Amino acid sequence: MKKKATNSRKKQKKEIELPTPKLHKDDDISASDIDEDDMVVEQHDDGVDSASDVSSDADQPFTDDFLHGSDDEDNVVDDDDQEKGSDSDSESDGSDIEKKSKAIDAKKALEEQEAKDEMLINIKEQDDDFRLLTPQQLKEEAQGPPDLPRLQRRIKEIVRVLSNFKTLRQEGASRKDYVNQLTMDLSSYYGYNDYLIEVLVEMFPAVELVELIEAFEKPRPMCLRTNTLKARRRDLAGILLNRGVNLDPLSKWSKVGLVVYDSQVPIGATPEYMAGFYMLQSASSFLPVMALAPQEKERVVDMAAAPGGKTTYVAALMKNSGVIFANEMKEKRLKSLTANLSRMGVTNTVVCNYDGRELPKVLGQNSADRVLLDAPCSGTGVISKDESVKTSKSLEDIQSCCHLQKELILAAIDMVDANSKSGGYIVYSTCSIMVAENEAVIDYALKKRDVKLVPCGLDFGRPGFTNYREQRFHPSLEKTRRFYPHVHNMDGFFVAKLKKMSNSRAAPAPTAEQPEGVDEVIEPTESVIKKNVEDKVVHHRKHESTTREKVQPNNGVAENGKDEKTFSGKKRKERKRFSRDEISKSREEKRAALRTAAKGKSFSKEKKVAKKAQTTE
Ligand SMILES: C[S@@+](CC[C@H](N)C(=O)[O-])C[C@H]1O[C@@H](n2cnc3c(N)ncnc32)[C@H](O)[C@@H]1O
Repeated sequence: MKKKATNSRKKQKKEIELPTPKLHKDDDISASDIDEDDMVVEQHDDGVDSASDVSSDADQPFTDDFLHGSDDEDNVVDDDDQEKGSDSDSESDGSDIEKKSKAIDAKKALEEQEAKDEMLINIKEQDDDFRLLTPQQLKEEAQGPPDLPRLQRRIKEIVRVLSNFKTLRQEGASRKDYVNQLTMDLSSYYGYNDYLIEVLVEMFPAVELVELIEAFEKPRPMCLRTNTLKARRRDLAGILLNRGVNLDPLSKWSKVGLVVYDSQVPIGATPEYMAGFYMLQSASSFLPVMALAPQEKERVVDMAAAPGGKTTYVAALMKNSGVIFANEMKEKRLKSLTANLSRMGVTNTVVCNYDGRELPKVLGQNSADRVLLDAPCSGTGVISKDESVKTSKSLEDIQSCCHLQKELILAAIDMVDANSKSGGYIVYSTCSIMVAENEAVIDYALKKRDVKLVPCGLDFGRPGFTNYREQRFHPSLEKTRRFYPHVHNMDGFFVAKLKKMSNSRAAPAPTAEQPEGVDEVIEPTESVIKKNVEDKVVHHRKHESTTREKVQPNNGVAENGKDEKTFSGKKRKERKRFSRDEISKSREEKRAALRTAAKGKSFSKEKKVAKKAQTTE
């Protein structure tokens, strides 16, 4: 019988009789066992048996609170359902969970509204006669150290004016004057380089931009994903609650996620962590795997896998059946990948160490049911985790990222079998918010291969851009999803799901000219050094890769894998583009030259004939 979902967490602690995992006496695990970067733990296989005890303990009497309910992976939306735009995930939520979520949402909305109202009152109370600085004042200001409270006030004032420009504008000042001042102030106050702040200013309206930048200043909630190969969420939640971890279900869209508010124990060093009951994982990184919706017994490729957050989720959804090829180009990162696979009890995965662009040659074209490309990117969506992105990214960085991403996505498509009975899908994701790394890459793939965009099966997230400044993307780009910290309280993220329509490598119908800014790339098979790579697949073991070194001159690869400038350092000769006029002029010249040549020929022919005639005579 179901109880009401109003039990407090404290009450749950009392009521829940929780199984504790059996731990080996050597399982005196300390935080020092953990590789902090990837939350990797050296393998503690002892935990595996005890874990299966917990997961098989189906009859344990738990209270019927928000943690109750099936942890079955029915959150995975069937591809057919996705095509119809249905949402089996949210439909299958219990009504008690839904009520609670709604109440939380309503409370949150109320608090947000109150905060907004308060901000508006504060702004209104400020001087209504805000005036932009004169060039002289700006010069003087630039000579002193930055006056942060003043900058903050001015940012608020400019945002206020821009939100009601007609009424509040200063006479003679244009919108551009305000935007320019705002750009400068945001850059000084929050410490962004000119390039990045200008891109952000172009992407978002002023009010939203400030919300986004403010959200980047705060950490996102810590989340964990229950490893359903070993545990059930409600069991895990109970154990952790008893250890003094204050947590809640992540959200209605996930049946395996938990959000951690605070903890009396290091959450990456609990016995349950060591035993592989869960993965510490940002909420956003659940999404591409949910979109991929891998099915049991399939053949799946994870092209850029380390440290394995998504691979281990894929394996759990596949219930360790079928096969996953988990590829990682950076040899150093293989350690974290294999350690996580072992800790989480993943047994259906082959680890490989290639440049992802080589994979179609290694694993075979049209050989996979699904491919996940969680692409190396600029990391502009995860500024709250890595502040250095604010100052380290340049136009060149973004260009090199998107160049590599375009090569990788074609390789991803080439590996998928369009005739797969259960699949035929490619999911592309990045933790970047740049259009060049997201919509432009997908638009490029749509032009180069016979693929179409399908819904991601996620019932939230903003639609991707179909128009961005002068760029026009395929209208179906609205099926892609963007996630933002200020809107969704998760890292900035992008997810797209493609269905391969045929195994032909040709593009479908010829489309309009490549939009500006979308550069041509040589396709993977041509751009990647051809080499005998057959013997390079490894199963959970370290190994040498010579090919990669030759392919990757690599200018400053970041350890975190977010800013990999990995495509060949050799600059390809850029093809000069000619205007229509130039082309027709050159054609005209060619024709004229041919005519002259033809005339000359016939003239000399005539001469020859005449000469011959003379001789004959
Ligand atoms: C965003 S991270 C992947 C995170 C991973 N999917 C997870 O969920 O744990 C991108 C990864 O791509 C790897 N990488 C960079 N260039 C690559 C390439 N050309 N081929 C394959 N992997 C590459 C990086 O080393 C990095 O580990």
